[in-house]
Parts: sequence; C-alpha cells; structure tokens
Amino acid sequence: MLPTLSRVKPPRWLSPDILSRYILGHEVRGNELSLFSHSISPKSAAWRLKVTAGIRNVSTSCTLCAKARGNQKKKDMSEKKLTRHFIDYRRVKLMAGSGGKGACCFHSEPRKEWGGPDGGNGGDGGNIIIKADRFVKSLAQVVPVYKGEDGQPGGSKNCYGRNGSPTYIHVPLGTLVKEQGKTIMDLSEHGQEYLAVFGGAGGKGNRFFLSNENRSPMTATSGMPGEERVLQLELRTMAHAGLVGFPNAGKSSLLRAISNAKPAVAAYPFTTLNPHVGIVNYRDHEQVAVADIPGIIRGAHLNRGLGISFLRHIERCRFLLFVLDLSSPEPWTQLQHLRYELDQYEPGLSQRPQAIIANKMDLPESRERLETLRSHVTERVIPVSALTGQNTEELILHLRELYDGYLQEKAQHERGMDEESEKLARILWDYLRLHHRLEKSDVIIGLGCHDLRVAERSAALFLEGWAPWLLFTGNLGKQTAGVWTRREADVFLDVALRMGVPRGSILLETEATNTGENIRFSHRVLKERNIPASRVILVQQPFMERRVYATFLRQWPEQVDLTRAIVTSPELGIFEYPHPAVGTACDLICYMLGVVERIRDYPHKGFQVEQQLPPSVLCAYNWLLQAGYSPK
Ligand SMILES: Nc1nc2c(ncn2[C@@H]2O[C@H](COP(=O)(O)OP(=O)(O)OP(=O)(O)O)[C@@H](O)[C@H]2O)c(=O)[nH]1
Ligand SMILES: [Mg+2]
Repeated sequence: MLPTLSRVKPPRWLSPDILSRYILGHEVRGNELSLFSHSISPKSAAWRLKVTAGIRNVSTSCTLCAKARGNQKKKDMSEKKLTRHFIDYRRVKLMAGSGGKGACCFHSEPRKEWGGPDGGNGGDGGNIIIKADRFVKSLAQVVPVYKGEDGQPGGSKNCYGRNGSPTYIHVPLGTLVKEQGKTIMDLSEHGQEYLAVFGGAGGKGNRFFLSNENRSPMTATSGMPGEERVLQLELRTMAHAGLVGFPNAGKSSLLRAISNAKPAVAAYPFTTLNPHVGIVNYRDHEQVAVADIPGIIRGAHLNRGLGISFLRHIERCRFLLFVLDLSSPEPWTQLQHLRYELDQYEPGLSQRPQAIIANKMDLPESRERLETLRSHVTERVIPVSALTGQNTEELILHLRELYDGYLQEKAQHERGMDEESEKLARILWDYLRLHHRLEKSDVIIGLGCHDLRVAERSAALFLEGWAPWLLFTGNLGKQTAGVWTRREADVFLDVALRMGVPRGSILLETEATNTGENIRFSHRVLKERNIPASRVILVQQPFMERRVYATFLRQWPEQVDLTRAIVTSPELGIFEYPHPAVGTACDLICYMLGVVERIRDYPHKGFQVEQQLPPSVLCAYNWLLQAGYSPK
C-alpha cells in the first residue's frame, strides 16, 4: 500500500482545519485549498488568464484526483512538434522612440496679423526598459526587435508634443543582460529595472528661438533619433526544481501530472530533448517552476547520451527531484549513478536540497522495492505514480516545503549579514541619514561618487522643479579613481541628459576629489556664474547625508546662516542599497564605519563641524569592528 497523506507534514500555509479534512479523506473544496497549474506557452501572451482558468481541486483520494484531472490519455507528440519549450536565451534589438519635431508657426487671430512665434517643442521619444517580473518564468515571450514609442510633434499655440510612453520588456528574475558577451546588468529582484535605451530628445519649436535679436524665428528643430542597442538576455536560473532521472524514469509524465505542461511522453529513452518548465501554482499565489530535464545516463559528464548540456540545466535549478523508476531491478543504484554524474560535473551538485521520487508505484513489482529503497537512503522518499496520479499531492506539498526553505535562505543571503549585524547596521544607517524636508531652492548640487542613483535622484529633483539649476561636482574620487575613466561630474551629466534635463540648466565642477572640495568648488562655480545660492539642495548617498551636512557647515565659504542647505539622497532602504555597481551589504557596513570615523576625527582637522556620536552608535560601531568589518 502507498502511504496515506497522514504522513505529510503540514505546511505553514495550510490551516489546521483544512488539514484535518484533508487527512480525513474528504475532498477539499476549491475555495479552501486549490492547486492549479499551467505550462508556459511562448505563444500565449495571456498565460495568466490560463492560470486562473486552470484551477483544480485537490483531493486526498488518488482515484478522485485522477478523475478530477479527467482524460488521462496523453497525445503522442514528437518533441519537434512541441513548440512549448523553455527559452533561456534571447538576442534583442532595441530602438528607443525618436523625439517629435518642434513646430514652426505664429500666433494669429483676427485683427492681429503678426502674433509672436508659438510653435511648441516635440515630445521626447519613449525609453525601453527591461524589467524583472516574478510572474514571468521564461524568455519565451521576448521578441527579437523592440521599437519604442516616438514623441509627438509640437503644435501651434505653444502646445508641446506628448512624450513617448516607455516600453517594458518583462523578463524572469535571474535574467542577465549582456552586451557583446559582457554582463551589464543582473535583474534578480522583482520590479528591478534596467533602462536599456533612451528615447531621443524632442525637437524645439520656433517659440524656443525667440530672442530680442530675432522676434520672428523661423527655426524649429526635428527630434533626435532614439538610442539603438543589441543586447543578449540570458536566464541565470532555469527553474526552482529540476526533475533528474534516467531516461524513461517518468520525469515528463510526472511534470504532466503536477502541472499542465505537456512534454512528450513515450516508452523509449530520450523522448525529451529540450527542457520544459511547468508551473505549480499554490492557492496563496506562490508559483514553483519545475523543469523536466532530458534523461541522464552513466557517463553523461563525459558527454555521453545527451551529454553535458543537460547537466548545465540541472546546475541552474535550486533543488532537485530525483525520479527513480521503481519497476527497474535496483532503483537505488540509479540514484547512486545519478549523484555520481552530477558530482563529476560539479562537485557538490548532488547535495542541493532534494527529494527522492519513487515513480511507477502502480506496478506490482515496484511496491516490494519501496522499503528496500528506503533502507538504502537517508533522504525522504515520496512514492508516486505519474501515470495514475497516485500521491502526487504529497510531492506537491513537499515541493512547497523545499521552496519555502529556499525563500528563507534567499532572504538571508540578500541581507548579506546575520541578524545581529543587521540590527547594528540599521542603527548606523538611521543615524547617518537626516531626513531633511525638501524645499524649493536655487540649485541642486549632485556630489560625485560611484553611485549613479545619486545622479538620477538629482536629475529627478530638477525635473520635479525643486530648483532651476542642477550642478554636478566631482573629478575622480576615492570610490571612482581607477574604476571609472571619466570624471564623476561628466558621468552624472550623461545620466541627467538622458533623463531629459536640458543641457543649458546643468553646471559642471570637475576638479573636486573629496567632499570638502565638492562644497567649496561648487560655491566657486555658482559665484562665477552669478547664480544665487541662498538655498541649496545637496544630493549624496544615503549614509553620506550627515557627513555632507557637517562638511557644508564648516566649508561653505559664505556665512552659513545666509545659505540654507537641505541634504537628501536616493530614496533607498538599507536592503535596497546594495547594487552590483556600488557593493554588497557588507561593503555598506564598511562605508558606514568609515563615515562614523570621519564624523569623529574630521572636526579636529577642520573638515567638518563637531557632532555628538550617541552611545548606541558608538556601541554599534565597536561591535561591527569586532565582528571583522573594516572601515572604508
Ligand atoms: N506504469 C507506469 N508507467 C509510467 C509511469 N510514469 C511513466 N510511465 C511510462 O514510462 C515511459 C517513459 O515515460 P516518460 O515520462 O517519457 O519518461 P522520461 O523520464 O521523461 O523519459 P526521457 O524523456 O526519455 O528521459 C512512458 O511509457 C510512460 O507512460 C508510472 O507511474 N507508471
Ligand atoms: Mg521525458
């Protein structure tokens, strides 16, 4: 007999009353717990609709379950005919929208023949943005060419053309964006975006060229063409779980049984030639992707059978489901061989979180072998029959347990620090930020550093209208010398131009190599240009706010009560700060320790005003030093 579901450990998301009914053998109604599945169809853009349509109930009885699934007859489809295979690589050509052209026309109304020029500017072309979306599981729906929306032309009566809307390309988490083979972005967070190509700036209408010298300009410019790029998108992770087994073990049948993916099934080896991914959807909307990987044979690591390429796919799964054919004479030797092949390919690969699936339990010979198999292994063995659907619920529940464990581990990894370090890092983070309220000012000063989000925040503040001028300051500094070849202010300038800040509103200071010089030299540039600076907005990284303010109060060449400074930074939480270009959570701690030291030491050197370091901050500083973090 197969073990009943009473063996199943209740998962956290299953309430006890549902579980009791579940174990007692009543069928659970769909609105209490339902599992539904679907496959990824590259041709179906509306797959989410399919998901909601595909809800099925979970029943405890295998027969009921099989009945509920209806027709068990599977179509024999050749692998070639199957178009629904998993896509993990795409080459895309991106062409951002062009700017709309500016209008050339003059105001006219009855009895007022010679009105002034009133041709509006064209709108900017739409950007193309690649966005990580946790609901997308493959690159199948990514098309080879994207063209952004063009900006609308300007019109008469000073009407500006509408900007082209951005085009989003939704990709799965774990997508690498590459250009000429070089990785330029790793999209691993839900909602993370990469602005791949910028739309062209809109042309100027003739109103723009109105001056004292020329009261009726006839000039209007056409919009700039959008940026063009060819990028490669590559999926780093393939699926959460990989079905690993010898040919004919029933992997494809199992994927059919637990999801609506339809990989080909046949009674000969190597039926599956391409990996397929099916999605198991849980009632709380969590989705687990399961990959059917072509069969592995002895010597696969030496490229026998379908060879190494499929071991590569296994490497890209978070946990493994070893599928054994229990009707074969010694299924436990299959397991040993599979593990051997995996470890030959990559040492330790067979140790990933896993479950052992004993398949073909409907056959009489299999039942005898189950206990022997259990005595050979220490891991949990889940007996199932992919053909009849027996006990697949236990597999689905266990899959969820593995997935929850993976999420926990991932969260820990993302934090990049243990709980105690995290608590103390937060104390420093909160102390170093000032939370100044924004006020309309004369100029926004973006202080150069290696974090482009500072440039983006500065430009965004300008575009929101917080000041009529944007000044970027910075040569190569401590974080950028030896890393960047261009000066910080120049790099920031590019970011702001791409975001649509007019060049005429941007000032540059390209000499400063530290925060003090940023402050003093910016003041000099403003003085030279006769730009008033009774209120300035200073933008830096979040943990630099306090240091920048203290430096301003000491080094701003005018009396500080004549100039008011508001310090701000990109709006990031402590865990959003880490970024491939700026460093990990550990780097952040090291930076924060460095800033605390400067707050302590710099006042004596005349660089900053004196500030109190609260005992909690000193305590956190000392603890983190002891824990091995070194100030940067
Ligand atoms: N009796 C029985 N037969 C099964 C079961 N699962 C799969 N089979 C049969 O085993 C054969 C192989 O099944 P597949 O699902 O194609 O096996 P696979 O592991 O995907 O094989 P490859 O793609 O070649 O690696 C088919 O004839 C299936 O009908 C099961 O639980 N019970
Ligand atoms: Mg198969």
